[in-house]
Amino acid sequence: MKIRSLHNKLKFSTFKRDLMPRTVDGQITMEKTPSYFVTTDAPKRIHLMAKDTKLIVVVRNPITRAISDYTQTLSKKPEIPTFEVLAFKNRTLGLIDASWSALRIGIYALHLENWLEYFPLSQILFVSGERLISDPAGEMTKVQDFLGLKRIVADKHFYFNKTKGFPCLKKPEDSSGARCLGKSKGRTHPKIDPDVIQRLRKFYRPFNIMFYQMTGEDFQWEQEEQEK
Ligand SMILES: Nc1ncnc2c1ncn2[C@@H]1O[C@H](COP(=O)(O)OS(=O)(=O)O)[C@@H](OP(=O)(O)O)[C@H]1O
Repeated sequence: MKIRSLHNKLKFSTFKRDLMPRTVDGQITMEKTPSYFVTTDAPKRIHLMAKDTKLIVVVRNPITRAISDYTQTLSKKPEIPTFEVLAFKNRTLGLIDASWSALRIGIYALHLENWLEYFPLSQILFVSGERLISDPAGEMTKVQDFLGLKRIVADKHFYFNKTKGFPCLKKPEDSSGARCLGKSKGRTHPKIDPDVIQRLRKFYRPFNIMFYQMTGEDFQWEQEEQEK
């Protein structure tokens, strides 16, 4: 089975089947655009294009996700305000700014509701971002099963790279080196005020619980004592 990949190549306004690469029997075309999950029109349009599309969403603790998102923006625009400033509409009152995209994206239940109007849950796989780091092969098994692929990627293909602090792919027999994700993945996050983390835990808790109920899976974000 060959997988043809199309990485963020389609402008959403022109999302059409004829812009996808041609596949023959035994091939799957994949398209990766994280923002589709939070784009209001995406489910409707993708459903119109191909209602049997399988959807894979990697979700991680929304607080860590927000800090990761902020870290990425900070690397491009070092002059932006602190995370703590951006997170609140009114910090004295503890009023979270849910319209800040770094926080809004993590309200997974809200976005999923929109997708479930068009796609059954059986067509959506939620991959745990935490387990993708602690047990990449385990998560890849779920992905392969979900896509109806033979289980090829397994434990033996990964090793933990101490320098990177993340799992990487071992050197394939026909290639020159091991393969870690690039420098922009796995950045060190700034230390965030613990009170702000606490406030965010309270903010996300009901949405996380709603998300567990909708997906039938407990991602254990309530149990995590500390954010990275
Ligand atoms: N194996 C491996 N190596 C490196 N990084 C890993 C890996 N597995 C998961 N992650 C986590 O992926 C996070 C970056 O992915 P993104 O979703 O931000 O990527 S993207 O920009 O949307 O394409 C990145 O987030 P940050 O730690 O905030 O950089 C990582 O935590």
